[in-house]
Amino acid sequence: MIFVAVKRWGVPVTKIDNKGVQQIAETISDVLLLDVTIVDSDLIRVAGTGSYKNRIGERLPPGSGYEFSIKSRQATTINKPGKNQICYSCTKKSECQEKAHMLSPINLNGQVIAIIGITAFTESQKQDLTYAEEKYRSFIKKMSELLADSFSNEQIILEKTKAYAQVSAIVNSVYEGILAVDDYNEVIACNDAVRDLLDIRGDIIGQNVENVVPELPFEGVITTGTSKLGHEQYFSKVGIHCLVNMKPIKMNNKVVGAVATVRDTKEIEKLAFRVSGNTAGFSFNAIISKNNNIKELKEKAKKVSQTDSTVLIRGESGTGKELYARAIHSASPRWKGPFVPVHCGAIPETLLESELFGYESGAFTGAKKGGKIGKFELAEGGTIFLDEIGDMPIHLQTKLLRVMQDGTFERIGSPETIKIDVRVLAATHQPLEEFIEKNKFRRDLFYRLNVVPLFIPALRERREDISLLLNHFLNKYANKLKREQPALSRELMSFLEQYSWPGNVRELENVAEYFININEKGYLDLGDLPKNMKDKLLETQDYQKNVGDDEILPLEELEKRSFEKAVKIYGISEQGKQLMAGKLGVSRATVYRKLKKYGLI
Ligand SMILES: Nc1ncnc2c1ncn2[C@@H]1O[C@H](COP(=O)(O)OP(=O)(O)OP(=O)(O)O)[C@@H](O)[C@H]1O
Repeated sequence: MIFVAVKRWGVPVTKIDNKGVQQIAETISDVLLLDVTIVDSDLIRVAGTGSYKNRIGERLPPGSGYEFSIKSRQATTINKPGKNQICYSCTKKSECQEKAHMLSPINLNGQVIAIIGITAFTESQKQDLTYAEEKYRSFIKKMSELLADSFSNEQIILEKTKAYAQVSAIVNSVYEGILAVDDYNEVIACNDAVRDLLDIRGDIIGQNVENVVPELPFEGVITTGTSKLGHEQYFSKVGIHCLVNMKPIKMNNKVVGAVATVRDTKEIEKLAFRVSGNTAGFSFNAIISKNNNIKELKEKAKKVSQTDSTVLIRGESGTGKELYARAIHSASPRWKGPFVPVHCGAIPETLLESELFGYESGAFTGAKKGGKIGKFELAEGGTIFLDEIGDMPIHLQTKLLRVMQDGTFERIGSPETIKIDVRVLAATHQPLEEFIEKNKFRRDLFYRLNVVPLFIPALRERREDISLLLNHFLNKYANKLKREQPALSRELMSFLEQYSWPGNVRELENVAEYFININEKGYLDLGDLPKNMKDKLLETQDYQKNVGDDEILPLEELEKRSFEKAVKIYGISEQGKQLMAGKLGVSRATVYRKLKKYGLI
């Protein structure tokens, strides 16, 4: 190589490669029988013959004839160097031994990149030079041009090599598999990712793609010149499904090849899961309550969120178990990772294992070619929330216990052990302790899950939250549905506060949404209750009597009414009085006294 291109302060300059240039200098010297010096544009001697050979690497003095030639870009003959006008500002002019120089610039792309100089050291050499000046000049000019040409060719090759190296580095740094072919379907590029993904071995550059990766359907892309995007392709050698995008490579509107990007669909699934909002999305602030037990529970959950311990959240359906799980994940150091909820009870037993752990191609009849990634793998780096854990079949409990103990499992149909980093949160409304006695739940798994138990009380056990939550949800749905928030009558509010809320907060939320939907007059009363609740209201016949402060009776009056009813039911025989005493929780003597007091005997 004769030169190398380097960048100085970001500007490309041509640097002479000494070895190749020295050979040329010696050839010129052999032909002309004169000493030769070649200096680069920085005035550094990069080649030299005769006495100059030992001085390669020296910088020529500023103001010398060589500098003049570089600046003027002209061929120059200098007689009597040192004394010549050109050498006027040369710092070493007094030491000059030479009799004459003939200098010729080497121009490349309008830039002087070097100077070839031939030197006469003796008077006879000087005479020869002067005598045949034109011939010498023409010779070294030709040599300069030859050198410039060869520099130029090498520069093109070098630039191509450099560009190729840059493109290869870029292509290999990409996570996606990339494979390109020319218009003869021969492979022209193939990165490391595609090699790993499709298990391509050896050098395949120049080979017909159909012989190496027959499943890549380049044909249509090359013949039609149109892209094929989002194509799902099964690669039998490695047994995986990939998403393939193919684009034609065009030059002057002619298709000269095609490039394909290839990605494992399982990886895309993981990525999509991560970026499509599969974060928990709720913080502890979303848990609304003024109940002291709930406040303590939230504090406990906040503390446990900072660790990786397993939490078993217990409570009736709709109490907010998933909400707590999401808040724990959001407050945990794993918050950037995915939150993957799995409703064990909602997935048929036969599918639950593949849903949780995934499967390999051909693992069972009906298994998707290429297999499927399980929820545990999707939760990598994050949290899996196993809701209704009590519904998990016993054989899966064993597999789950292993994942929880050492973080390993195998996909169905695969011998390969997968290691994962996932935090497990579980929830149930079922009596797991009873399940253990009935051998429906593994005791060891229960202890493993129950490291930190959180019990969420039912809504009826914290009635002070009813009006707070109702208000919150009325407001939420009024905003969401862009409707007015209605006022609720005292009777309606009173009923709602006494209602048993079997569906807990979820039921209350649904009722609030219902109210916003049906509200027309800006005011809701008992008659506006949803049907199931209205039925409940009618069932409790005495209900109406118990509402309204005008209906609150003095205790004495209540007592009198109780005795009147009891007399109607049991009569006033001795046996009747006996039963009455048991029912009213008083002695027989008291029964006798009260009956007399109220004039009932
Ligand atoms: N304290 C609370 N504050 C605000 N919203 C709540 C509260 N508790 C529950 N919710 C809301 O109630 C609804 C039901 O909660 P969630 O789904 O977490 O209950 P769950 O106990 O997991 O139910 P299931 O056992 O049926 O799966 C959700 O919309 C949730 O946001």
